[in-house]
Amino acid sequence: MSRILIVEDEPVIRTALRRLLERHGYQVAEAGTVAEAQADHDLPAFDLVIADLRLPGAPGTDIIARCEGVPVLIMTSFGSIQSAVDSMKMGAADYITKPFDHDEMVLVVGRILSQRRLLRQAQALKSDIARDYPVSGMVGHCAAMQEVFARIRKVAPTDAAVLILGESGTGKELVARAVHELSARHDAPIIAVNCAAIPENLIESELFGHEKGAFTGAVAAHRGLVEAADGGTLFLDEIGELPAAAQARLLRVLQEGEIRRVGSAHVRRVNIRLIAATHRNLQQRVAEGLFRSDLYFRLRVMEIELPPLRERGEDLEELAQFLLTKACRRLNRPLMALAPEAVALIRDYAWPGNVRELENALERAVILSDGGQITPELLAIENSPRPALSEEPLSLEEYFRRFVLEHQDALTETELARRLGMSRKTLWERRQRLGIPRTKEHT
Ligand SMILES: Nc1ncnc2c1ncn2[C@@H]1O[C@H](COP(=O)(O)OP(=O)(O)OP(=O)(O)O)[C@@H](O)[C@H]1O
Repeated sequence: MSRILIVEDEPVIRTALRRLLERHGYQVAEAGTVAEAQADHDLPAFDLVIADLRLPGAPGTDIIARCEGVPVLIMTSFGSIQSAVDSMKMGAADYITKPFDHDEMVLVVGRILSQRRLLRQAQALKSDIARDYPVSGMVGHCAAMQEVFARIRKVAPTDAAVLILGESGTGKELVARAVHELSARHDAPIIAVNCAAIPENLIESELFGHEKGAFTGAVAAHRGLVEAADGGTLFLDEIGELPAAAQARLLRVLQEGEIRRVGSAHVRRVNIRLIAATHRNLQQRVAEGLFRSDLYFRLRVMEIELPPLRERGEDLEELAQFLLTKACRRLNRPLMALAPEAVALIRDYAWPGNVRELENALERAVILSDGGQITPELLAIENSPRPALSEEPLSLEEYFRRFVLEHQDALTETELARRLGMSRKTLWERRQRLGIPRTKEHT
């Protein structure tokens, strides 16, 4: 619902205008002067400000500079063309002469608000393009990816919170953007925030905003990213990293639709859809007391789990070809093909960094390539499968244990030793020391 502030000193006109706008579904606030508007309201939080030009104290146009881009509609007195022109020069979105016709006012307000929506959309689109996210370009035919697509389609039209799970680089942000694109909110912005990338002491004010003087260095009030996503979608990547205080504020946003800036006693209403993602086991973080269980239960209503790349079977080759074409286009190189040995290598490798790692390997190969083919050497990946990386870096022993347990049924002992870069004797000795006996006899 769009929020409009009326700044008008004549109570009769103010009330009439308020009723008119409320009848058309707008949420309306009032002030009698520019000073009052500034003291009592958070101007950038409105979608439109309608101000009378002639007010006690400062003129209505003085509010334009304080609105941080929120459009201002100026009401001028009948016949005063010069003041209308001056208002436009000062940055007003439009002007309307008093006494105004009700239909005309509703029309002008509707037009300014739809222009604002378009502008926000364009800004969101611009940042999308900058990040190069092909929202609808998701490759995936395997059963697990088909299940992912089915869930995206099912959950998108609802307003339910979504939790996306998957190893790093599996496409979690891409899924979040697809959910937003297929939702009723698609013409409002999606604001993507990586919780792990913001220092812990800044995250609350980045997300929820702060008031002037809320902490040292807070020289001006600041609107947080949650408010910026109002009407649209907030995508919190790596939500498992959110500190406890921010978790509590976020819960309030989800439960009550309310937000309180850091250092403020004032509560604002916000309407966001939350999509969260993590590569961590959130349930375990709840058990460890690091993540609030009530927030976890709200988030997990709808889960979408992305399979790691090594479990996507035939998709791997198609995805590699798709990403190769994308890299060639981006780098302005003629289209290239994958040599059969490169395809075999890609299939054999465990891709701990998933799609992003594959994308990077292909991009590097395109840059290095002189011909029209990507050979295994250009991919510069080890041609032995590896266990996936876990959250913590693996110790050598743990690496060894996982590798053996994962591959011992498929490989002979000789092959296993060769891939681990050791002799059969060393493999046997290490098995004994770590207590990983052989499951069956291999030659
Ligand atoms: N199914 C897919 N089809 C095509 N491209 C994909 C697919 N999945 C991921 N990608 C590409 O892989 C890259 C990584 O995807 P994305 O950033 O969505 O992963 P992520 O899981 O959010 O990563 P992280 O956990 O590191 O935040 C992006 O460039 C994305 O376009």
